Amino acid sequence: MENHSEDPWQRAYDFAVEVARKAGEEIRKAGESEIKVMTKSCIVDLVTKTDERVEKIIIGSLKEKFGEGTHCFIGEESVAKGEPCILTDKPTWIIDPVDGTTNFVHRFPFVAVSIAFAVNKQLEFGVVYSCLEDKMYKARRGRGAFCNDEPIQVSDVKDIHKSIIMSEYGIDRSPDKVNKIFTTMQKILCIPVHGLRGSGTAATNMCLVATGAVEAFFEIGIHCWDIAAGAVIVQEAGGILLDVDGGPFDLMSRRMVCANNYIIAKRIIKEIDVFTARRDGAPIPKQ
Ligand SMILES: O=P(O)(O)OC[C@@]1(O)O[C@H](CO)[C@@H](O)[C@@H]1O
Ligand SMILES: [Mg+2]
Repeated sequence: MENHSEDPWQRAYDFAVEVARKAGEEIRKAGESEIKVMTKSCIVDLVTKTDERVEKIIIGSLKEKFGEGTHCFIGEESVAKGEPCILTDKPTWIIDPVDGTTNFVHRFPFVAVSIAFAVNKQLEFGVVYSCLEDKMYKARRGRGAFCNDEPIQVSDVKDIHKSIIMSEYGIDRSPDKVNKIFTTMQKILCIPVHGLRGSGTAATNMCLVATGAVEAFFEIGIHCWDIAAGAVIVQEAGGILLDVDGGPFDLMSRRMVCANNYIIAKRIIKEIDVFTARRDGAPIPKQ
């Protein structure tokens, strides 16, 4: 018999994997029909009925299983509709139903479901289902990281010249931000590194760090739902997380470097042109 007092979150972890798989099936099916595209904060911030429906399915399933009121939820589409994005000490699910909506809309083949769970603000587990590749990444704090049930491990490369680095461009197209992003990319490319990549989904990028396919991923502008699950997976695969200025990682700060080791992370951080991003949960100033 399961002893829930010693191992309180195993049931939740197993259920998160089940729910992520179901969500991924919904996304795959939806991609076979016409996709109606809507926008959120600006014309390149895309959303579809599938994002909204899949988030409802995930949160609905979790509420049914664990009871309303005991657990809290931070979901990308719920926050977009005005729900708070505040991480408290209560058991909290952090969900991106479709990480890579732009990819989904264009049928670019990297789309992930990201589900994480935190208690006392500490991430307990994370599940990323890269649903078009049918790859189920998962990790629980202290218990290792897996892809389709096989253990995964970050790369052992320490020489930046032998690395592949990932990043994304984000949705802020103001020339000064884009300039900073491209300046950083140029500096990193010219270190030189073997390559610069971006899959279009932060969750998938982090899983690629965790498998050792790339050495690092960094971005300013990501949200907690893009990276919470990936954060556990990278750490459990032996990797590390830092702020883009080299300080400690803060899930709600919208800034992150994740890497296979500190040597690679610190070398990249030297080249990052840091800019500010409003923290997740911070009040949006009135226009
Ligand atoms: O909106 P979505 O599809 O869930 O998020 C996709 C995404 O572009 O947003 C982040 C912030 O730019 C990226 O890192 C991530 O890949
Ligand atoms: Mg999303």
